[in-house]
Amino acid sequence: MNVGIVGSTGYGGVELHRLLSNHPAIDGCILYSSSLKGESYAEQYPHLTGLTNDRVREIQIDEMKELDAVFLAVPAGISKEMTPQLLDGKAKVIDLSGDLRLQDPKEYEDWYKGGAADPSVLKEAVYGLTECNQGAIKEADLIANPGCFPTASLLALAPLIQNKLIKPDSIIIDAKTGLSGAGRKPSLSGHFSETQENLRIYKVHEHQHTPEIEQQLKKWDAETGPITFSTHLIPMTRGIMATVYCDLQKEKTTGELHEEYRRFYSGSPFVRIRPIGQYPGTKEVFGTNFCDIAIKTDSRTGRVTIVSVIDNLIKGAAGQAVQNMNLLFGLEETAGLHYYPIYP
Ligand SMILES: NC(=O)C1=CN([C@@H]2O[C@H](COP(=O)(O)OP(=O)(O)OC[C@H]3O[C@@H](n4cnc5c(N)ncnc54)[C@H](OP(=O)(O)O)[C@@H]3O)[C@@H](O)[C@H]2O)C=CC1
Ligand SMILES: CC(=O)N[C@@H](CCC(=O)OP(=O)(O)O)C(=O)O
Repeated sequence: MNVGIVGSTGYGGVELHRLLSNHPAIDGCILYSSSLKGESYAEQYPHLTGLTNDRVREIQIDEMKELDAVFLAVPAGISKEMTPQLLDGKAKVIDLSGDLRLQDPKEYEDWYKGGAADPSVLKEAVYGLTECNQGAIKEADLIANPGCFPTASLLALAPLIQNKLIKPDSIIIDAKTGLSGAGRKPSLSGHFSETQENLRIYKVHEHQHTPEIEQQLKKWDAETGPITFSTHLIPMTRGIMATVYCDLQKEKTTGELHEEYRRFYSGSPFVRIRPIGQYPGTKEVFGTNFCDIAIKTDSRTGRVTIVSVIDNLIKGAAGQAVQNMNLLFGLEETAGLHYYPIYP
């Protein structure tokens, strides 16, 4: 297969390049960039010195249309313009941005503060939460790859909400992220002096991933009420931890819910349900496509706490995009993603 990466010099793009270069089904991976042309990729990212395809190309829609797949690793606002042109051709499109995830254009306009994609494009976009939408992903031409926080949060909630085990208006998600979630472009809020030895909450009640999480939860249980969703910046490079709290419909033991999670994810090679009493840290999924989950009920409050960790750049972006590509092309779901974390 021959594939292309648009936005190849960003953090999502560089992880896609690294993963696709080690993928058994990929013959060629073309690196497109809006800011560089003809330059050496290794000058941008010396850690990838030696990878065969080293030259960055100018974006060429007509050429991209003839590839098998194109990954759009660009900021929100760009792919909604590029996708309709690409869909004319042969290539399947996997969009890593938030442009095509919200089915209701009004929701996009409210939360992303820009015009939504054309409704016909939105209609074609399949939400790529791989573990929970395999049938539709296999048939798709266009994938809206989920956001990083929605991936960690929805995988934590799916077994409970799909089995109606929790009160659907009681969900609180308290999430923490490393700085690479904000991309490569420098900003004041990502400055070393502002972030080191510091902990901040941001986008309080305004995070653009709120409607994305609610949209999926409502598909699973139409009764789902608005969620409370908080995001915090942690002075580390990679990783997301989503700690989720909700009220149980009926009393359940940790053992019962743990068994439910194990059953639910028994066919999912990248979701690891931790043994009872063991709670995952972000370092235990670093550089991998795993989502590690732990669960515990609290008989005092009638609530349950779920902890879910991912690497935002892998399972939260490039890794899940490759996992979706594998399904689109009938490949082994795990192809090119056989990584365990570096530890410590
Ligand atoms: N970082 C993360 O953890 C996650 C990111 N995402 C999403 O994935 C996408 C990429 O994120 P990330 O790689 O972190 O972001 P970066 O800011 O690191 O990279 C984005 C890249 O997009 C390209 N780009 C910027 N402006 C334009 C433009 N006007 N036209 C065409 N290309 C442009 C640039 O690459 P070039 O100069 O080569 O064109 C830039 O490096 C975003 O939509 C992001 O929200 C999703 C999940 C997690
Ligand atoms: C640390 C940080 O700023 N993280 C970003 C991650 C979101 C993201 O990647 O945006 P998409 O919706 O386009 O996927 C944020 O919280 O907005």
